[in-house]
Amino acid sequence: MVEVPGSKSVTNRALVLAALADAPSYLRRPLHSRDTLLMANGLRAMGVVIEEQSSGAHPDWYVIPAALRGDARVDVGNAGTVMRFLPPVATLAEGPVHFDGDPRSRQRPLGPLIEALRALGARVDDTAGALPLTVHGTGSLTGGTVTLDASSSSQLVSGLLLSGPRFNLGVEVRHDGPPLPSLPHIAMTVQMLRQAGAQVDDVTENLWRVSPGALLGQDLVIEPDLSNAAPFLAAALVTGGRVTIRDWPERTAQPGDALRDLFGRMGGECELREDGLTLRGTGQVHGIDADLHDVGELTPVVAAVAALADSPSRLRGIAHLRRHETDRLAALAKEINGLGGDVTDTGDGLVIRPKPLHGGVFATYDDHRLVMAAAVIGLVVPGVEIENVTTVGKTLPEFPELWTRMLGG
Ligand SMILES: O=C(O)C1=C[C@@H](OP(=O)(O)O)[C@@H](O)[C@H](O)C1
Ligand SMILES: C=C(OP(=O)(O)O)C(=O)O
Repeated sequence: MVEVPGSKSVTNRALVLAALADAPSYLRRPLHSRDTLLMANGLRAMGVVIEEQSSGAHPDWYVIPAALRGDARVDVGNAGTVMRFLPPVATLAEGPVHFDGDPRSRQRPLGPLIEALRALGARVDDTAGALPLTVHGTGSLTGGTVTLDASSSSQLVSGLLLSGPRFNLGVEVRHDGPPLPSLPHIAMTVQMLRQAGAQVDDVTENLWRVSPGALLGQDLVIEPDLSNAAPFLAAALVTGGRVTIRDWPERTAQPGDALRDLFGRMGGECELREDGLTLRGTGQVHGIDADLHDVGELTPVVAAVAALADSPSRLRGIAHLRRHETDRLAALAKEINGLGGDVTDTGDGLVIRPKPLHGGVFATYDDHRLVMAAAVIGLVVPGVEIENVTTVGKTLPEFPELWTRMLGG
């Protein structure tokens, strides 16, 4: 039985919604990791009070909203959620809010959000459409209608929607461009906004309307992070073992729920029961042809399993992963090939032809999900060394302990 801590995506949305609410909120079992502490600290820098209410590795948070203020500095680290969700919040602060982060954060897509905020009435000083930037908050934002191309990241849309209820006119966001990735994450945004009392119209494809209005203080239990469950489920699949992920939700907007189907097609047997999701490896690991456009963050671990399969795989629809924590397509191809694999980066995804692998150092490029992918390969291939394991702390600091415990160590 593995207890995976709370979802990064749910925790960081819950923090933003709680900060913008008109009464305090309790967040139960939130994720405490680099990305969520950066979010909490960014909101604290703008005046929000976030208190720890219990002990342990993932204490509850009590969030007390406040009139948001500058002059503030927000370190976004390399957290996509922080760099896309907080600039819209900063338009509601009184005074300037400066944003910057890790060198990689300056290369990640932000331009369409900056332009959108300007179109909605904000003053933003940016650096060629990217970080570092300063939002000159005035305590309120006009809001209204805006069109942007968010094909580089769904978070550009989620960021505008999350603060939308607090804009004077609300917000109407239209996506115009190639297909949006990670649609379940936008559905998660809409669902959590509604749960917080916001009125959201999402009936038309690529169009969202959030009405102006107050957000409620809430008492929220954060679901386990299903994407972070991926390496544990993969471990059972590639070793012919068995693992249960505790408290797997019956219904969820998290993309990680797709693992039941993906790993089922790759040879695992999944059973969802009240106590959690159990995956039983059958001893067989099959290749897969899968469009991961909606669930891109699952790619590294799925690719690791695919490298150990009995037939080739094609992972498609994931060109946008080039601008994630690292260029994930290039990194996966290089590192798996470095162990003797045969992976081709197709531009739109990966073709993985399984070959006998050998040991070696697996570089992780400051990408938590590459650590997880390497750990899965290392279960089957002797002598795989993972470079900089601690980078997994972006979303799961206790990964090494959970992994060792699962293996009975
Ligand atoms: O909104 C979110 O919580 C996320 C959206 C996705 O981003 P992209 O749309 O940039 O892929 C996903 O990959 C990321 O891990 C989390
Ligand atoms: C893409 C990811 O993170 P971020 O929120 O920084 O975009 C991820 O966690 O796989």
